[in-house]
Amino acid sequence: MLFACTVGVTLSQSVPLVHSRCRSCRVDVARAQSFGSCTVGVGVARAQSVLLVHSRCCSCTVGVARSQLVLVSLVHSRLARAQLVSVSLVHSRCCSCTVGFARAQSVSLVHSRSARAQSVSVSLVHSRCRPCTVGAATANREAEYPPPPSTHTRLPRLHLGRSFTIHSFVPLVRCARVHPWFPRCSSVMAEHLSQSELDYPFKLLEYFNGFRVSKVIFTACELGVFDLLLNSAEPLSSRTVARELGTSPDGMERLLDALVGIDILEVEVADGTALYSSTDVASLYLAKGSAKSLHDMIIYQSQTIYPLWSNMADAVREGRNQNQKTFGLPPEDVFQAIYRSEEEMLKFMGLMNSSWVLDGHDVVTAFNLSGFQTIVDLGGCTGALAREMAQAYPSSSVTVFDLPQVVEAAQQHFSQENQAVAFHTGDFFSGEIPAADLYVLARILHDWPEEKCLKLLRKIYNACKPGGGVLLVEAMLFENRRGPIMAQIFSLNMLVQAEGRERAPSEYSHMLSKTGFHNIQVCRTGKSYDSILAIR
Ligand SMILES: C[S@@+](CC[C@H](N)C(=O)[O-])C[C@H]1O[C@@H](n2cnc3c(N)ncnc32)[C@H](O)[C@@H]1O
Repeated sequence: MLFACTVGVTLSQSVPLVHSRCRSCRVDVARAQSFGSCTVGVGVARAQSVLLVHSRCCSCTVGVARSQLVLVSLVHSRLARAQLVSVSLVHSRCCSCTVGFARAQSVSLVHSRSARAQSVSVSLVHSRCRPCTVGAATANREAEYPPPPSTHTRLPRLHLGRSFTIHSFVPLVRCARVHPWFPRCSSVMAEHLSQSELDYPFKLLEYFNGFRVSKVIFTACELGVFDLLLNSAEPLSSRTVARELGTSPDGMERLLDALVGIDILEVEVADGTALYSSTDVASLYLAKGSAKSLHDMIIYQSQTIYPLWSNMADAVREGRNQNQKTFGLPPEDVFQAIYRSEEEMLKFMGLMNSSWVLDGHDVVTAFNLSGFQTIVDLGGCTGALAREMAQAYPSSSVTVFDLPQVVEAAQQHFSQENQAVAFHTGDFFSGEIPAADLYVLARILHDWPEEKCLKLLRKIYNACKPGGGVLLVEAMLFENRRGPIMAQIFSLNMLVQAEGRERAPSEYSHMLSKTGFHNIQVCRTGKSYDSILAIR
């Protein structure tokens, strides 16, 4: 059954063709291709979208890949949209599906330029498809390797389509012998990638250019391209966009074309003029006014993280942050550097705020926290996560604890009507912390070296009543540190900007046990951030 599933091989043969055209064509050309080919099976239509996804897919989680599918599908044809949306749904329900095989193939195309890569993703989908008829591959895997971390079995809802990046590139044949949760996957993946790259280093070139792709999006955000297009009743020419935003027509045309190239915008040609419009994904995440806007995150990445990362080689060489070199501020006081001006503090707070648009609900509902009546979010910044808490647990009282200037700015710039959270000022290292049943530390421990983490956890332990707890929310590395790529990259960010690092669940468990906490449970959400709950 599994090999029947590699009917994808057939599809893959058309992929490179679609791909090579698609990279240099406009969307309407691509669309025609997809309509033309999709009678053979939806594969080609998908492939086309997939290819665009592919460039970013190699290092992302499957979840991201799925979103990208949807994104791409919106850029492409109506037909593709339906197919792709259904693919992503099927993919997430694959644990119990049978028809899912066929659809899984299209998921595989996300990663693929070759038959081998297609199989890879098919195996990815089925690697956790225990009840389905994948047969030997799954059985072998289970027989040969230890079960996944206990959290995976303890929290079955996390099985569903929430998987990690590494094994998505493991060839099917090898996958039958390799457990997707375990280390050797990445070496198998590396081997596979390097072999396929010998023909032509597509992936390497994409990686090299990754920063330019980021900068295309950053620039469009900074200039207000997405807001303009969202608010326009009709698609706009590059000349109109340039005039409205006060840029050069030539520069704007190149920028808009690049955004089309990465599927962030759509283009159609009318009377020989290219007219640009926003995709749904751009409108949802990149426009400033959207409820799910990541605009503030992008601005911070562009204006603060980007310059810091240009000193990454020194950070790696010296093993410490580059606040001195980048901003002329001492490396010892991380938050003095981050809050070096009111403007910078607000930008940082904007970044913090927008992350929880994506992950907030998942991390606060990773465990049932309704038994904790009083919750204090230590270093809770704007209160974005605290608001998610208050929404999920309406009978609990939720308080944000943070430095005085942060609380003041949070109340002034980030408060909401019917504010359901209270604020409390203080310093969690040098001062008292308020009494609570549950303490939240979201993206706090990753800022600090172990001794400071232990100091803070001890303080929490002492303030906490027996039966109370602490919830850690962090981007957690795999135990072998071979992924997820997002956590690996965040860890580099902690190196260049802070004093801490991203850690694996066992490192957090170790610190929690050392300070006296027990009953430690880990929940991987499959998105960027995960949760750990420990009880006093
Ligand atoms: C990386 S941010 C995380 C913010 C928030 N928890 C979130 O995940 O969005 C770290 C937070 O810790 C706060 N912080 C840093 N040092 C602190 C201290 N000594 N006492 C209280 N809060 C502190 C910062 O102001 C900031 O809001």
